[in-house]
Amino acid sequence: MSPKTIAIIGGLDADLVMISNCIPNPGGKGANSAIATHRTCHKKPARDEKEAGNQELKERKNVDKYSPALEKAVTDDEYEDNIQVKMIGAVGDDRYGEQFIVELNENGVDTAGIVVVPDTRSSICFVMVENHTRENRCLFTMGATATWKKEDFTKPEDLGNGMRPDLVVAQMEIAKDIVETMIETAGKAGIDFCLNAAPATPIMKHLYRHLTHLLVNESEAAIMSGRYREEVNEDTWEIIAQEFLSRGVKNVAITLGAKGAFYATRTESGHCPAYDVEVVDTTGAGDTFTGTYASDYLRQKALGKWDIRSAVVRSNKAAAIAIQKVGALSCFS
Ligand SMILES: OC[C@H]1O[C@H](O)[C@H](O)[C@@H]1O
Repeated sequence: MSPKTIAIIGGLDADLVMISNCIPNPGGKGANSAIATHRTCHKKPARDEKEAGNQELKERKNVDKYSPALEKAVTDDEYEDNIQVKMIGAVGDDRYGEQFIVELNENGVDTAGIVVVPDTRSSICFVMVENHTRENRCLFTMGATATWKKEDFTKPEDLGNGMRPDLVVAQMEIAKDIVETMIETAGKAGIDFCLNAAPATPIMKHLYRHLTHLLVNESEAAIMSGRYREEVNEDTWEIIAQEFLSRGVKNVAITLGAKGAFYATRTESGHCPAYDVEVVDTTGAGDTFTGTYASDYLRQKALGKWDIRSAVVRSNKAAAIAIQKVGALSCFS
């Protein structure tokens, strides 16, 4: 496989998880997706590789962040894809910012595209997990991420920190017009774009045709399709997915929590049930799904094929691992 690159452009938030001891954990949809992407297309990085260019890691020599759980969950084969995962984002010049660089580097993600913004705080997210359902809600304050401008993403190379990526993965934790600019730039350059519309805000209709993949949960599907949440159910998954396809999206996946996921392309659609596991914390499940789906897409594309159902099944498996521990990134440690 010739070298491929996936650029993840998204938020890096320090999560204050309230049901735990309130120890801030690195999170953010961008960072979570980037780590999931890397973990699902690479073996554990060699120690030397992990330490290269990362001084902080040398002080943490005895820490091994990797468990085989996710790897076992997402593949039955030995695998090592030639896919580089780049994180494009902004952090403040605070300890959270430093933590992000360390955490992402430890997990094999290229952090050269993360800007440390002087005199600015990293973005903070308060994650509330309901004890009974283990569903989560996020209260997000824009810090360094708010310094991004549309002008930062007008050229194809802007989407990959100086090089044209093969796939862009983005979420919506930044201003909508910036996400729209990224989509337009990628679309005009013929770069595959995977939008995980979370948290959802409707985008301009003419941009949907530039989306190779649209990944949404049921609430996000409601917002993006102009419906009430109650209108999204088993009877309407197909109708809503078809609406997105008719706007020009090539592949749609609607994640359904305990019900699994629904997928649709112009030629096929179907439902994949969820894995039956004990749910501890749903935070980061969507990001894990997104990262796994992204790596699977690029791996399959390199082999000249695309089977959306197998990508969704694999992503469901990875998400099932993610929800069995507290914290957005804890499934990776
Ligand atoms: O999707 C989960 C993530 O959303 C918010 O961005 C939090 O930072 C959390 O890590």
